[in-house]
Amino acid sequence: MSFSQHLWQANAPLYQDTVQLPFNQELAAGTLSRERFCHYVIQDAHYLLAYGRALAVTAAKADGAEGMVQFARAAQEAVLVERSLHDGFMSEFGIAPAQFTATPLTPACHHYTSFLLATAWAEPYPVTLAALLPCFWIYAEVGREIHASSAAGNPYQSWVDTYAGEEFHAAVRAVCATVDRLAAKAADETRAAMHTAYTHAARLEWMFWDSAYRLGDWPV
Ligand SMILES: Cc1ncc(CN)c(N)n1
Repeated sequence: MSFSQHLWQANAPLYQDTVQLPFNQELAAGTLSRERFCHYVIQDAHYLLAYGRALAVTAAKADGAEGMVQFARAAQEAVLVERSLHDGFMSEFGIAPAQFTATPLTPACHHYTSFLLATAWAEPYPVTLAALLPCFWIYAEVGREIHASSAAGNPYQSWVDTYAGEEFHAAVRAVCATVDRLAAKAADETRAAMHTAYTHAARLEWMFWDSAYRLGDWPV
């Protein structure tokens, strides 16, 4: 089994919990409230900026030209493609740019983006990539599962189609291949740190959706 498959297997129960979250179940059924989806879209638009920056730092850390291009492109996709999906929902649901800018990051979004940025700046390339892998992989798998059960006329279908789409899945396979290549030549200590980073990010994925469903905010 490849290193990335080991990462997936070690976190499989957490993935199952993630798919079963009310946010994702209702997203699939098309019954998720507009309020919850808008809350998510605003937070995710904040998230994507930090994620794009973390990918750009990762590109700068790459051990060769191929990785540099791979993650510089991924940064561009996060900012241009995924953010434009969100921009579409924002204009459809009447979220003005000023409302987006004025909405602060929730604790869940703040925690996740801070973790990714701190990891990208401070940790070695393989560990940084392991922290970023759930952002790709969990979304792709959730997208495919939701796509298989998505209700006809689902108002969130373009979200589902983006993450279930072949282009997104091809990016996941490419990141897994890079992770596997790096893990093959990494010391045991680095591989252990990769597992820890992956699990931490996978937990934060769960928290991000859970927070959106609960309309999470700062307690004080
Ligand atoms: C929180 C989160 N994680 C991952 C993705 C997919 N890039 C996303 N849009 N938002």
